[in-house]
Amino acid sequence: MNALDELAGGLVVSCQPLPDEPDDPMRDPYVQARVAASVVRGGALAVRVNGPDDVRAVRALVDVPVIGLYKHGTDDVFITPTAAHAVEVALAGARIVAIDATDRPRPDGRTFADTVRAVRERTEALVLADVSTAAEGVAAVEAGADAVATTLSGYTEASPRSDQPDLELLARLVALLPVPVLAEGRYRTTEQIRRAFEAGAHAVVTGNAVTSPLWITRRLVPATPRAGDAPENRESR
Ligand SMILES: CC(=O)N[C@H](C=O)[C@@H](O)[C@H](O)[C@H](O)COP(=O)(O)O
Repeated sequence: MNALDELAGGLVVSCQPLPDEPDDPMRDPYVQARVAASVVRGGALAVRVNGPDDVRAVRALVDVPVIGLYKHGTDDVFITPTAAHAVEVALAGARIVAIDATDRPRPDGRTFADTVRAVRERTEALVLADVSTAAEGVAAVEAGADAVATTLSGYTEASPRSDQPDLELLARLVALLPVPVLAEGRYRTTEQIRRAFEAGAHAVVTGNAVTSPLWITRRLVPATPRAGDAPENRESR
C-alpha cells in the first residue's frame, strides 16, 4: 500500500516547532519524535515533520508514514523551496515530501515540475503539493504531484486571510483534481474535521492546535488577568 493509501480517511498530525520562534524549546528532534509517537498513540495515521534531522528522529520511533517538508529561508517560498531540500528530506526517510507548489519564484530558479522530477529521479517518495488556490492545485497535478493540500491558503497574496480553515478551496480542489486532496491549515475542532471529510478530503492535517504548547498557551493567556505578564509583553514594558 502506498503512503497516501495508508493515511486515507485519517487524521495527520503536524509535529513542528513554531517557525518564527527560533528559541522554542520544542525545537529538538528528540522532542518532536516523542510528540510524534504520542500523536500516533492517539490515533494519527501519519505525521508531518520539518527537516531531515526531525524526520530521521521520528522515523526511528514511529511506523506510520512521515510527510516530510524542509522549511528554509525568509523568501515567499519557504516550504521545501528547492529541489535539493526536497531530495534531502526524502532521503532522510519521508515517504511523502510536501513542497510549495505556488507559482511564485523559487530560490533555485527551478519550477515545481523540475522539483518533482528531481524527487522522482533520486528517491521513492511521493510528492504532496502545498497550494493556496485552485489554479495552483491544477498546475501542480499537471506537473506530476501525487496529492495536493490546502496548506498555503491564507498565507499567500492570492488567497484570503482567515482564522478558519479554507473549506471552499478544499471543495473546489476535490471537484477539479483526480488525485487525493488533503485538508490542511487551521483545522482545530472535530466539527471542522467532519466538514472537511464531508467536502471530500482524503485526510485532514492538524498542527499547532495539537503539537505546539507555545501556540496553545498564547491563545489561552489573554483570558487571564495576568496576561500582561506573558514574556512577549514583559519585554516591551
Ligand atoms: C503555512 C505553514 O507554514 N504551514 C506549515 C506547514 O507545514 C505549518 O506551520 C502548519 O502548522 C501546518 O500546515 C498545520 O497547520 P495548522 O498548524 O494551522 O493546523
